[in-house]
Amino acid sequence: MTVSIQRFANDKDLVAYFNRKLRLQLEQAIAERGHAYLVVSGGRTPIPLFKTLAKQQLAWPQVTIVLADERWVPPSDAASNEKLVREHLLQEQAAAAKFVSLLSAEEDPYEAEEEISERLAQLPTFDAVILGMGEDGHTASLFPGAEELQCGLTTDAAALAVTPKDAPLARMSMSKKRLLDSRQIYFHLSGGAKAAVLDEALAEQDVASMPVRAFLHQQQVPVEVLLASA
Ligand SMILES: O=C(O)[C@H](O)[C@@H](O)[C@H](O)[C@H](O)COP(=O)(O)O
Repeated sequence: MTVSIQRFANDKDLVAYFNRKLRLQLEQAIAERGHAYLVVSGGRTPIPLFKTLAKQQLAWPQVTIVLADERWVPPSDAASNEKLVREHLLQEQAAAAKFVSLLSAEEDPYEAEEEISERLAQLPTFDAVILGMGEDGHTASLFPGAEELQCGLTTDAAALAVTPKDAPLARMSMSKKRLLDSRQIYFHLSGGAKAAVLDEALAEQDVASMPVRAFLHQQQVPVEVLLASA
């Protein structure tokens, strides 16, 4: 399956295109199956998309939003992806959407793996998974060099705890298997540095050095990369 790459002059144009596409896809899922399941990522890139999506007229009570990964901090912490989603996506029209948190009461994310995996295992095939990519080639919280990387790429469980070597905070991440249980995967990338990392990720196959390749080089789910130069 080939990866389709759409290039945009800037993130504003990208968001306009992506917003239309996602809205149609969510509407179609609701029409066909009664409910839509959308996986989003944290980080800085998705904020303008979240703000635009939040304004859309959609049957939001029939949409469930889940995070691809979460930093293991309270949802009030500035580093929390849940906080980001609550402040920018679950607003305006989209305030009516359902949200599935990747957090639990456990202090240690390793103690919470089973609970979060069970929570995620109850969700059906996702309609769309939106991933970001770090300049080290990580995606979700599947980080190069992390002790748990191999497990994240091979486990049947839906989630796992990860301690990145070179990034702050322990995380909870969906596994490769759970992320690929989707009808469509998107990468939302913004800025020149990401374009160079993408080229490198597409050029070779080694997943351990760039885990994002596990999603770019696979035959199971269509991938569309949306890339803004600025
Ligand atoms: O919690 C997170 O950090 C993520 O979900 C992560 O995988 C993110 O998507 C990339 O690191 C890109 O982040 P930026 O959008 O900030 O570049």
